[in-house]
Formats: sequence, structure tokens, C-alpha cells
Amino acid sequence: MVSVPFLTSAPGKVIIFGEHSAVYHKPAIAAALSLRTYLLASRDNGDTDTLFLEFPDIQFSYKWATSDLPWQLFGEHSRKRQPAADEELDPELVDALSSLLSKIDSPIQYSAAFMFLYLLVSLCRENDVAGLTFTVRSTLPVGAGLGSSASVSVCFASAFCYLGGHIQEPTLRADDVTVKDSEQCLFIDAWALMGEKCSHGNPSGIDNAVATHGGAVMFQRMESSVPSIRTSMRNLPPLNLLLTNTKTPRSTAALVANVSKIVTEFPKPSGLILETMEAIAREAYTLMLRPFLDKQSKNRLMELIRLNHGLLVSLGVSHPNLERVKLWSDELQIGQTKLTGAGGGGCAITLIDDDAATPEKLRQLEEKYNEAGFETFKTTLGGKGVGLLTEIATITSEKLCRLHNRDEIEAAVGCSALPQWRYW
Ligand SMILES: Nc1ncnc2c1ncn2[C@@H]1O[C@H](COP(=O)(O)OP(=O)(O)OP(=O)(O)O)[C@@H](O)[C@H]1O
Ligand SMILES: C[C@@](O)(CCO)CC(=O)[O-]
Ligand SMILES: [Mg+2]
Repeated sequence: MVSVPFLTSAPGKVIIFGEHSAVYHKPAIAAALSLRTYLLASRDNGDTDTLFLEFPDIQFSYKWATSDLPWQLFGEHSRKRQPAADEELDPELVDALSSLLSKIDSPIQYSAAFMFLYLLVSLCRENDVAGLTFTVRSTLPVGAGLGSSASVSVCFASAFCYLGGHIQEPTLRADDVTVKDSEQCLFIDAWALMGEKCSHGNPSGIDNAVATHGGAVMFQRMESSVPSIRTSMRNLPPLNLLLTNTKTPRSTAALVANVSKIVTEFPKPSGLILETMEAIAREAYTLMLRPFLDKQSKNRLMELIRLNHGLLVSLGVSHPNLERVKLWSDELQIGQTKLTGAGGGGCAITLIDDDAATPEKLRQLEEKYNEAGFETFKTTLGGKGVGLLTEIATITSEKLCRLHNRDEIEAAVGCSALPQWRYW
């Protein structure tokens, strides 16, 4: 029996090239961020017949009687296996969960609770989780293109794999170097993909892969049940990336569905757009394999950013606020900007041209963004993947819920603040 409390954590990601085309089996490049989600599993309520959820970032608290969950649907065997990449959500389980979710009106809360229940019932037995409280806090903006859904899914999948006895405690510390994926990571990643399927119908798997394994990758989804190709990019050249959140709300599910409509209705032009995106990602990959970029390569990478954004605009996934981010960085000539993640709002990245972007220009740009209500982020790329923190008797759900901002969350439970975190 696993002892509680414990925390799991997984990073968000930034897609540098290839969002949307990744869904259509084209390669994409992404890196883990230092912004992360944390999930606390604790026994903070005396009631052993109830399951409690505390998701304050989305203003959601909920509880279910443990015995109301459809535990009877799965035998021991189905609970132990690793789902294939193309496995659909189990229709019986989806149906059984719908009545437990029927009182939740907000789509944001609904999709988080659906993902939670789907993974919980798939991976745990009633006795593993009766009476537990699950609290989520994130330093990532919710629904802004930085992989918040996947980082939540990986936190759930890892916690439930651990509670259900499918994986052991990890041993790696932050500074340990790994050369090979652990079986445990592959198991978590496969289940986190099922969680992403609860959040949107057709995920490529890139977001959960980065949230599980960390680092930077070239990722390509394969046809049918063949596992995706994930090539890690260990020596990413230092890139001066500015992340800007327009704070315009959007949903990945809706954007992916809109692109799918275009791909179905205009197969020829959209096919050519996706092929061009592939060519861009492949050339960027070759350039980014070098640990340092000379001026010419850096300029080329910036041009590829510009081209990739234009193609995403043509697929209809930009937004006037993302265009404002781009327009203002173009006017000041400080680098090249593209949307990142599903688009439709959320975040953009600007690859800064270090020669052109004087401190004064950067200050002017930040001022414009602030006036528009946009938020800029400083974050590092290529951090650790999914982790576990045990022996945390002083961290309670109530304390975690009371933390006000990113800095407080990082200081209280953060992977960068606490060397005791271990990684799968
Ligand atoms: N801190 C959080 N607490 C609870 N649920 C969250 C949290 N962060 C994200 N979610 C869930 O993930 C959903 C957002 O997922 P969505 O895929 O739309 O955006 P994203 O993952 O941030 O962006 P992208 O998929 O483009 O990278 C929310 O609606 C919510 O259900
Ligand atoms: C838009 C998309 O390509 C990236 C979302 O972060 C969707 C996916 O790959 O699952
Ligand atoms: Mg998402």
C-alpha cells in the first residue's frame, strides 16, 4: 500500500515548430518548460467513503461517494496493461462516468473532472483511493497553449499508476543523467495520452510526451497503433525566447476540431500546408541539432518561425490578439513571432534577434504588451519530466489551496526549490 501524502509534478511545454501538423503525423519540435503542475494526494478529510477534488486554479471543488464510481467495469487484467497509441476511450466507462459529471456546467471544470475520473477508475481499485483528497496547483496559465491539460494528465496518470501499484517509486534526482526511457515513464505517458483524449478528441501525443519525459524533442505520431517516434534533442542551442500570453481564452478541443474541418473540406490545399509545415520542422531540427547557432543559422531559424506562423494563420488558428503580439514585435524589429500550442488566443513565442533587440526596444515592447493586458514570461527550456515527492507531512491540501501565485507555489512545493524531488 502506497503511503500518502505525496506529490506528483509534470512540466508544461512550448511547441517551437509543428503544432496542428503534429496531429496529422507530421514531425514537431517542443521543449519542456520550468512552469509546472503539482498534484497532492492526501488524507486531509476524516471521511473514508468519499473522494475529494480541490482544483482552485479553475475554481473547482467536488466530491463523490467512493462507492458510486464504476469500479466493477474493469478486471485486474485490463487495469495492468499499457494502452496503444490509437486506443479509443472505453465507451462503457465514458457512459458510466457521464452521470457522475452531469452536475458540472463549466466545460473547463468538466474536462478536468472527466480526465480525473477516467484515469482514476482505469488505474486504481476502490481501496487504493477511498478517502483521499486530490489537490491540483499549477504555475502554468490554464488553457493558454503551454500544455496545461497534458501536465495535469501526467500528474493524474503518474499518481494513479503509483497508487494502483503499476509503477515503483522513482530513484533519479534532478542532476542524474538518463540515457534511456524507463518502462515506468512509457507506462505513464501511454495513460496520460488517454487523459488528453478526455480533454480533446484527437491529440497527437506531443504534449503528454514532453510533460512525461521532459527535455526537448522532435516528435512524430505514427499511423494506427505504432508508437510515436520521439527523438530527444539533448544539446538545444541557447534560444532567447520571449513567451507572451494574450490571456485570450480558447480551447484546444475546438481549435483542433476546426482544423479537422478544413482538412476534410479542402484536402489538397491543406495537405500542401501540412507538408510545408513538415519541411519547416525538419529544417529547423537540422539547425537546432547544433549546440550553438551562427548568425546565418539563427536568421534562418527566425525565417522558419515566420513561415510557420503564416501557415498556422492560413489554417485559421490565429487570433487578433496573437496578431497584435506579432505586429508589435515586427514593428520594433526585435525578432520573429509565432503562436504556440493550439492558438486561437493563449500564447505566442518570439525568437529574439539578440543583435537587433536593444534593452530599450524590449522595454517598449513589454510596455505595449502590459497596456494590452498581455503577460510575458521568463522560463527556461528543457526541464525535468514527471516527478514524485514523498515525506511531505507538513504540506496539506488547505495550505496548497491558499498559495497566491507562482512564486509561492514554487517556494512551497516546487521542483526547482526542493532537491528531494525524484524523477521516473
Ligand atoms: N491548474 C489546473 N487545474 C485544473 N485543471 C486544469 C488546470 N490546468 C489545465 N486544466 C485543464 O486543462 C484544460 C485546458 O486544456 P487545453 O488543452 O484547452 O489548453 P492547454 O493544454 O493549456 O493548451 P495546449 O493544449 O494548446 O497546449 C482546462 O480546461 C482544464 O480542464
Ligand atoms: C494543436 C496541437 O498540435 C498542440 C496543442 O498543444 C494538438 C496536439 O498535437 O495534440
Ligand atoms: Mg492541452
